[in-house]
Amino acid sequence: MASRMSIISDDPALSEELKKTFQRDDWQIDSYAQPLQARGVLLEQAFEPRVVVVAMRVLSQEALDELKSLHDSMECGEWIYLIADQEQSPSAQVNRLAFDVLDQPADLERLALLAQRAWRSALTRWHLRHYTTTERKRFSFEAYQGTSPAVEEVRSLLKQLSDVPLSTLIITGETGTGKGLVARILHYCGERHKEPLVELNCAALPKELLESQLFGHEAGAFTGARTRHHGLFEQANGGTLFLDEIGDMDLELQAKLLKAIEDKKIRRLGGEREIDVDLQIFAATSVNLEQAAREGKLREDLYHRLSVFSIHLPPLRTRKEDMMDLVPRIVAEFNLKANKKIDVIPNKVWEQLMAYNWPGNIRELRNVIERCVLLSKDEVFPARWLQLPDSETASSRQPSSDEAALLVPLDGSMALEEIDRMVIQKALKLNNFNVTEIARVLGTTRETLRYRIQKYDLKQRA
Ligand SMILES: Nc1ncnc2c1ncn2[C@@H]1O[C@H](COP(=O)(O)OP(=O)(O)OP(=O)(O)O)[C@@H](O)[C@H]1O
Repeated sequence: MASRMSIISDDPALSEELKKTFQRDDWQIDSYAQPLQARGVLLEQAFEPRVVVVAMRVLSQEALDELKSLHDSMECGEWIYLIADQEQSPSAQVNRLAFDVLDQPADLERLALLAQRAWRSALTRWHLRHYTTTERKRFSFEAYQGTSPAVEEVRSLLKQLSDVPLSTLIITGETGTGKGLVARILHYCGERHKEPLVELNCAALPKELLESQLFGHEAGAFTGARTRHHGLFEQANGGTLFLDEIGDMDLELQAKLLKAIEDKKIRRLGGEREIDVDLQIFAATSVNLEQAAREGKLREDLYHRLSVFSIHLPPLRTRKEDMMDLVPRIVAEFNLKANKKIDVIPNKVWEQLMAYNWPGNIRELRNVIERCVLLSKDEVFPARWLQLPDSETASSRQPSSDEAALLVPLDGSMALEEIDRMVIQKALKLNNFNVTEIARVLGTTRETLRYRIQKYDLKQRA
C-alpha cells in the first residue's frame, strides 16, 4: 500500500519544501492551501490510511473547526501539526487532534521519522478496522460453547450485558475458563465493536512499565523516553480496554487507574495536560477479588468501582456434560489445522476425559486434545497421548512420588506469597525449567508464570 500524505499549508514556499522532502522518501503527496480545499479528496478516500501534515501560518478558529470535522470523518489518518508561533502554545484543540505537534521551523529529519511513525499508526488502525469485521463473526455469543445450564446462563447474561452501556465490568473465573474469550465476545457484540479492543496482562509487566503502557508518556519523561508514546487508554479510546490479571496490579497504580476511570481523563507521564478518554474497561482475574480487597491487596474503592457489573465463569469440572459438545468441536478444529482425520473417540478416551478434574479448564482440554490430534496416526483418537492423571478429582490426586509432593504449613508461619514462590520453585525443579509444561501442570499461562519466576528471582536459584 502506497504511503499517502496530505499537506495543508497556507505558506506556498513551505508547502513546496515539505513536498520535495517527502517525495524523496517515496510518499504520494497532495497539497492544499486551506482545509476546505482538502475536504473533497480526504473524505472520498476516508478509509485509506494517510498522514496529514498541517502547517498553517494562521490557524483561525474557523480553519480549526474545519480541520476537526475532517479529522473526525477520516477514520484512519494521523495528523502532524507544525506550529509557527513559538510564543503561543498549541491550543488544547490542536493537541487533541494531533498525533504530534512540532515547532516550526521543524527539523526535517525528525519530521520524516515522525511521519513514518504516524503512517505505521494509521496503517495499524486501518488493519484493525478491517480485522474487526472478521473478529465480529468469530466472537459471536455462540463462541462461548457448551450446552449445560451454567453455560446457557452465561450466554444469556452476555446477551444482556452487550445491550447495556458498560463503563466497567469484572470477569472472574479460574484460569482457562474463557475470561479473555468473554471479553472479546462482549466487545465485538457490543456497541463499541467498531472501535479498538486493547488487551494488557497486568501480571506480565513491572510497575513502571505498566504505568507508561497504560497512560503513555511525553518525550523526555524518563531516561529512554525519546518520543511521545500514546498509552493504552488512548489507543483504546472509544472502544474497550481489557486488563487481565488485575489482581496483580501495584496499589499505587490501582489508585491512578481508579482516578482515570472516575474522571474519564488521563495524563501521560511527564505530561501537563489531561486528555479526555471515553472507553469501557473490562478487568479479569482468577483470584478472589473480594478476598484480595479484604487483605489489602486490592483497593476497596477500585473493587467496588469495577464490580458494578460482574460475570463469573464456571469451571469445567462443574459442568462436565459440556465435554460432549466441546471435545468433538476441538478435535474437528485441530483435524483441520493439522490435516488429520480423527472421527472416532473410543469409550476409554471418554471415560478418562470425564474422570479428570481439568484444573486448567478449557485451555488444558484444548492443549491435551491438540497433542492427541497432532500425534494421531489414523481416524481413532489415540488414548495413549492423553496422559491424564487417573484419579477422579484434583484434590484426591496423589503425587506420583514423595519428590512430587509439597508440604505447606497452614499455621500462619508462611505468607501466601511465600507459598506461591515455593510451589513454583518446586515445579521448576521437577519439570526441568520447562515453562510450557509447568504452566500446564499449574493450570496457568506462560506469561503469568514467567512474570512470577522473574518476581521471585527463581531463574538461577531453583
Ligand atoms: N466456553 C468456551 N467455549 C469455547 N472455547 C472456550 C470456552 N472457554 C474457553 N475457551 C477457550 O479456552 C482457551 C482459554 O480461554 P481464555 O484464555 O479466554 O481463558 P482465561 O480465563 O482468560 O485464562 P487465564 O486466566 O489463564 O488468562 C481459549 O482458547 C478459549 O477460546
